[in-house]
Amino acid sequence: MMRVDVRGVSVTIDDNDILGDAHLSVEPGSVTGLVGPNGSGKSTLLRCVYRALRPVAGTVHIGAEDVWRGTARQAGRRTAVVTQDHDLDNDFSVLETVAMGRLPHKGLLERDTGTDREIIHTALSRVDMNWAANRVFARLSGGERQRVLVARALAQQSPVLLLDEPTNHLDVGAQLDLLDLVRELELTTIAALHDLDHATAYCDRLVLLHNGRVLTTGTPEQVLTADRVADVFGVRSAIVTHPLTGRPHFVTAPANDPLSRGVDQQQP
Ligand SMILES: Nc1ncnc2c1ncn2[C@@H]1O[C@H](COP(=O)(O)OP(=O)(O)OP(=O)(O)O)[C@@H](O)[C@H]1O
Repeated sequence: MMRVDVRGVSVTIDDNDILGDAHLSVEPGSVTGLVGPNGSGKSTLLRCVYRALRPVAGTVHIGAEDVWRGTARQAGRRTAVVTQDHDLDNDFSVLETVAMGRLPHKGLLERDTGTDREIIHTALSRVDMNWAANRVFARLSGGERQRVLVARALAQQSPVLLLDEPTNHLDVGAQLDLLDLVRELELTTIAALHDLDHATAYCDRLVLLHNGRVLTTGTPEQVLTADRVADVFGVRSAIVTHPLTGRPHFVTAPANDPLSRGVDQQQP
């Protein structure tokens, strides 16, 4: 298990300050959610961690290693990534797509071993996609592709898992299955999430980004206070106890709700 430390990371593209002085520490084996409105810098911060974007200032450490001092291949052994950019301009099979997760562990042109094949099939089973092993990846549905990319990340067997909107395209059952799986893996995980209820229910800690800045970091209850959510997202919200599980959940309320029982107006 490895910790992730982002210290003072800034990103500037074409003279625009997209991310400013971001700090983030993720304890080994814990799940941190990046939340914030569209364009607040969640994907940009993740890209700095998975070495797709070089910050103009600051450092990213995975374990003791500075990711920008090592090679991309070394970074690939430490971090597995699931992003939204599905490369559909090829006819790789699902099996071949997941096999790419093994590449950071292998030499050039080294063939898959029996162990590799076992890891690949186990990864596909964990997302219920073994049935599609010989299908063409680009012709699957959006949700099926998303699950295959999670399998590819699992096959990589990296201690750190980075997820950019992992539940996008998934139906409600598949969303919860995926988030349950992420918790079960006990990897050091950073996930950009739009769904603030998922963020509340599944993350140990949240990082709230706004206009390229880390506004606050803490437990979901500490970060998603009703006032802060109103300021940043412009919506009314509350964290409530789920009647079935007793666990905290995030709910929104319409600004003008004709059916409202007016409970909130009675509160001081
Ligand atoms: N290559 C780029 N060139 C110019 N601007 C960029 C580039 N990449 C990102 N940006 C800008 O940086 C800002 C942050 O983008 P980013 O994708 O990190 O936001 P996000 O929080 O992930 O948004 P979303 O919730 O919409 O996915 C946005 O205003 C975006 O337009």
